[in-house]
Amino acid sequence: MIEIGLAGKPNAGKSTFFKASTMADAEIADYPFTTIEPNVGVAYVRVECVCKELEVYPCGNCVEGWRFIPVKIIDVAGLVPEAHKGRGLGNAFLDNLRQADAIIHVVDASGSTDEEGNVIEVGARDPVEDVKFLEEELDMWLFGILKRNWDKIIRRIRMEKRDPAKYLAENLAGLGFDEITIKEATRNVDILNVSDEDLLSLAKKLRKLRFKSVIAANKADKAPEEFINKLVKIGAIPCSAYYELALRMAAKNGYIKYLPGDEDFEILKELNEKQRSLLEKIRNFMKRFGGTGVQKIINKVVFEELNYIVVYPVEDENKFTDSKGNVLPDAMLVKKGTTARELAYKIHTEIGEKYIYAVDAKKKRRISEDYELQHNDVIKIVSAA
Ligand SMILES: Nc1nc2c(ncn2[C@@H]2O[C@H](COP(=O)(O)OP(=O)(O)OP(=O)(O)O)[C@@H](O)[C@H]2O)c(=O)[nH]1
Repeated sequence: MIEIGLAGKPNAGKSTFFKASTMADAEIADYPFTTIEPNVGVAYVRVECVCKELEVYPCGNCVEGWRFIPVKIIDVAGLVPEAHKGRGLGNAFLDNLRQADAIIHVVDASGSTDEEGNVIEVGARDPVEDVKFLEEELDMWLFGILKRNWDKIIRRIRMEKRDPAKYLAENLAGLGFDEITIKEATRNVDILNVSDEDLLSLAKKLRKLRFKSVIAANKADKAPEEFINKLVKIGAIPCSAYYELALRMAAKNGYIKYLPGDEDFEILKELNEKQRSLLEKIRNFMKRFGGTGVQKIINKVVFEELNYIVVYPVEDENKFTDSKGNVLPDAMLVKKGTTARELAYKIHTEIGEKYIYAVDAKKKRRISEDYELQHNDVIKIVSAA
């Protein structure tokens, strides 16, 4: 499953974002509060289910035409300045990120927390500084790792006459680097002759390639417009994790009808004055930003930063079902560029090994094993398994 790390300084709203994004209604997930470990939970990307296009709506596996597909969310320990030197929970913070495919950087867009996370008055801290600060911490962390191991790595490359990029990739595999990334980052770098300055710039390149990230301009509900605009300019998405959490709780308790990612909600029950006034504020926020922003952020990470698409494996290419008659039983997230054969392996190693051919169920046509899957493809794999 895709793993997304939530990073940010203390008090930026990570825990609120985590709670909001992992709190799912019975309609969406099999069980509510899909928390795996205290800081690991399941959130969902939201996509239009292909069942409408195939005229088999409702398929029984989507909610009103929306598919919610699980991704893992890791609430990473709060980041404080100089985490790379082990300050605060620095090591835990950086270790948590090793396993993440991408990062959601939760920033306090209201500027009401200082660099250590202490509460200050709204607008007193420029949130763009926080964006730079996370990047710098990551750079220094990677730089530290490179620097500590560099001499040894160089000696080995020389002694064993190894391919430098390949050897480096093997050494950095624990941080999630692969050879392609290392090759790209070290293009035009003479690995055997680098200064500290070169190492730092290599660390920066590695960070950019390895840690795809989306900035969540959180607390947008009380943020000065100027800060929101500044953050949007550098690609951030305004959000209110607090409002999303309130909506999900209200929906769970039957007060409103709301699906994560909706741009509005419907009131179902009598509300008291306090509830009505909060929901009124939330509605105004949603009108202004097209929702609370939380779902948009998760979708952006998966589809724009990590370049995933959705495909639907089926066993019956005419009814779009599995062997038990379930219509479109699975929606799978796969990387753009995944081939039909690779999909077979992803479904099951044995299905991949004993692959015979694949069928595009929409066009009822055989496809070659190296056909690159497209978003919303419905695929039947025929295998001797
Ligand atoms: N107005 C507003 N407040 C928020 C929002 N998100 C979080 N908060 C508040 O900000 C404070 C900090 O939120 P947390 O979610 O605990 O922050 P955190 O980043 O997890 O903090 P640490 O656990 O210390 O790392 C709490 O009082 C939240 O209620 C938001 O979207 N809008």
